[in-house]
Amino acid sequence: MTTVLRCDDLAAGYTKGRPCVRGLDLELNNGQILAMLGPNGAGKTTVLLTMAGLLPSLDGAVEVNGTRLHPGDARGTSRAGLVLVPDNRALFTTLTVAENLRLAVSARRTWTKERDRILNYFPALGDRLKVAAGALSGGEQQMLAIGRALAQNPSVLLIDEMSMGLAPVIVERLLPVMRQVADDTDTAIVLVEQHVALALEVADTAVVLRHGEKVLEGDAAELKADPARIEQAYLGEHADPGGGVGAALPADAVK
Ligand SMILES: Nc1ncnc2c1ncn2[C@@H]1O[C@H](COP(=O)(O)OP(=O)(O)OP(=O)(O)O)[C@@H](O)[C@H]1O
Repeated sequence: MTTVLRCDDLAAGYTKGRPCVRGLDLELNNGQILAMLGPNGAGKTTVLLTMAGLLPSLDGAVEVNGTRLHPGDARGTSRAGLVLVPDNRALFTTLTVAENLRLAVSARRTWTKERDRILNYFPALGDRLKVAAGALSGGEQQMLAIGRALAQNPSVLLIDEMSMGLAPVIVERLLPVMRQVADDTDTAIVLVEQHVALALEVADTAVVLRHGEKVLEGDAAELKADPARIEQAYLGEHADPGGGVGAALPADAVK
């Protein structure tokens, strides 16, 4: 396995001199899934936006396939093979499903092959190709957003809150597809996810961020088997796990 994504001492945020994420080191191999967890406001989205070049880093470095990315260079970042699925999905809502996918396929002659490859992961989109993206259900929109990212054949795929606004049953169906994608294509995937237990089910490794710092890192299966460690990481050292676990964790958290 090769390291495809690396963050070294990354600082990120919105104001110079006031980073809201500090000292972040991450490493991810091809074909691996990293679950990035943490309470609201921990800095997860900020990290993804920074890695994707949509927010200039304040310090440190991000590398994709050994190439150091230029801070804030979204175009160069996507050329290096890193693609972000943002939490708002950013679809062209008045264009059809097929048109949204087609825009992401660079070589026209491979279009039908690429479309079929994506429909293989998301067969539900097959009947919806001529429907406007804005008329799809939330789950279908998420499938399309991920399908569009896959059409770019990324080395690294970042998915921010795939489950936002979706019923848990849909999330339960979508997350294993991401495992399949990682296994089939060797893509490295970073999943920012509030459904902690479901994310740990499909991930290889996990990190928990709190107040902009990595407070826990480990093997996903080991962390899933030890929910108290995750709860403690969400709550912090001085919290009383007996009293307030539910407060910091999302509803379905670690069961
Ligand atoms: N556009 C912005 N300008 C200034 N500060 C921001 C902006 N967006 C987020 N922040 C701040 O950055 C910090 C990290 O927020 P971020 O959205 O990255 O956290 P998160 O872990 O993704 O949270 P959530 O799970 O709620 O999405 C928070 O303190 C937040 O208030």
